[in-house]
Amino acid sequence: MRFDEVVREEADGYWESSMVHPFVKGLVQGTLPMENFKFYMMQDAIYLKHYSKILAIAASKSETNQEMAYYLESARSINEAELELHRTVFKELHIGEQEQAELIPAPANNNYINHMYNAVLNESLPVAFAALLPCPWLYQSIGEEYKDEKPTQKLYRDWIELYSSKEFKDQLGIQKQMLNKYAKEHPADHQKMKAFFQMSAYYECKFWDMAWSLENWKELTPYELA
Ligand SMILES: Cc1ncc(CN)c(N)n1
Repeated sequence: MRFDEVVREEADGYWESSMVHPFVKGLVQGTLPMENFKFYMMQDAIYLKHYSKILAIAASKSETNQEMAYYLESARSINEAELELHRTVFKELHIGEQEQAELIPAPANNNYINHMYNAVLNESLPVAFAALLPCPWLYQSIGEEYKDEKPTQKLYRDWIELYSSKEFKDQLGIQKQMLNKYAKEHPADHQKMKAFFQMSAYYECKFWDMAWSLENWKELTPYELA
């Protein structure tokens, strides 16, 4: 089996959990309350802003021109293509710049962002790359799985369209090849690459939970004193 197939198979549980998550199901079937979608998109804009910055850090650590070109282009395309959807949603939902600027990351988002900064700042580039990969890969899987769903809410249809697009699929093909190249050239990094990929796949599941429960920093689980 190729390295990308191995890491993906090991993450089967997380993939399945995301695929049937009530947030994802609600989005593709059109039953998701707009409040949850708005919350998700606002949190996601924070996430993608940091994801883009992390790609720029990866570019600065690159050893080859090809690597550097990849990271810089990815950072640019997240900012211009993917975040364009978010800007459209914010306009539609009348979310102003002030509201966006004041928002802080919810706990699950914060954990995921910190995990990726840790990977790019403290680990090798192959490990950081593995940590960054579930993000496009999982969403491409969801887009592929639900591409024929046509929720009546246009914003939800746009979301499915973005992640089931040919460009997204082609880009993922390049990313899998890069993962396999890193794995071939850095056998000593295999365990960590797998572990960081799994952690990110876990955080992807937590991101859906966060948007489904409108997670915040105030409410803790109310355990009773024995
Ligand atoms: C949390 C998260 N993960 C993945 C994606 C897809 N790039 C996203 N927009 N947001």
